[in-house]
Amino acid sequence: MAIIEVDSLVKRYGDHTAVDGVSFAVEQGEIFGILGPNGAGKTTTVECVEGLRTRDGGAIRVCGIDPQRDTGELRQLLGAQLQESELPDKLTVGEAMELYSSFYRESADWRELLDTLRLTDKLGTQFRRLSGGQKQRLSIALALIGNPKVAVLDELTTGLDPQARRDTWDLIEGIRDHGVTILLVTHFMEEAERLCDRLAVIDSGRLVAIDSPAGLVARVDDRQRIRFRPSAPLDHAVLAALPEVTSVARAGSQLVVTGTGNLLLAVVTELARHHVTAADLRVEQTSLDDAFVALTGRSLDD
Ligand SMILES: Nc1ncnc2c1ncn2[C@@H]1O[C@H](COP(=O)(O)OP(=O)(O)OP(=O)(O)O)[C@@H](O)[C@H]1O
Repeated sequence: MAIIEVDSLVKRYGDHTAVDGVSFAVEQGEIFGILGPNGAGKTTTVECVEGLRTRDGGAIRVCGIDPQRDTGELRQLLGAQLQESELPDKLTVGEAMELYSSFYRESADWRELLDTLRLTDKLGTQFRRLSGGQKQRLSIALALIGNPKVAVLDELTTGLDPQARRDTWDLIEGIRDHGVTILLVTHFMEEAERLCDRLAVIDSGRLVAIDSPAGLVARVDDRQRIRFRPSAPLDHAVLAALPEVTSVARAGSQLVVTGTGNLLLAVVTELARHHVTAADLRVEQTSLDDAFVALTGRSLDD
């Protein structure tokens, strides 16, 4: 059963159409990611789902509720991660939890939540004295305090170090295991690949594809990449002329050959014909990064 339904969503800021006809449905218990480069319209999309922005077209339902019409009811069902600036500096962790739990009919046991998020020893600490990772974990705790059916997490791990990022991913998986559906905005490939059951790839306000991370990769799977250091100088054109090869590029002392079919055999055979051997040869799998480039025509970092 779809718990979030977004149908042909349109949102404009003046002349600029930030979200242009985006549709997707999130099933109960899924971790559903929205992946795209800066300015793609990810935050605008989830803010419409959260009822924080008024859409200009299309329809949205969260547990059957129109976020624009029934904001009060939505608040009880949907937990949103706070922006850092939304908490007063001097509020302690315990005070924040107490205050936010009072907003909900059926709040979670916030002491247990702090325990899960490893914040119990910070109970009396003021918000301004928390580290980046602790602030992030507190914002997740506050998103979950109302026992939501759906949690919306925007740029969950931005600013965290790699270990804190991995810990947060474990935590999110644990939350999903408790039956919470998660809508996650990210521009980290690794996060999307590790955490999300399905992804909506958005670029310039438009939906490019929806699939599992593996499904997105499979769409471009026939592309392979081989890297090696040739033992002697070699004219690129020799390899580029092979029917299996789509491109040849130099990366330092290495050649990077992409192509399809039995690329490895074709390249190695051709090298042998020219009495060249391939040192440090590596065959690289297509990654979600590659799939993203193939689908959008650009890299997430552009
Ligand atoms: N309040 C606003 N007023 C005018 N334009 C806005 C506003 N909010 C966002 N935009 C523009 O709408 C587009 C989409 O922004 P949005 O924040 O939804 O993208 P995003 O994919 O979340 O990007 P990021 O990863 O950088 O947060 C951008 O071009 C942005 O500049």
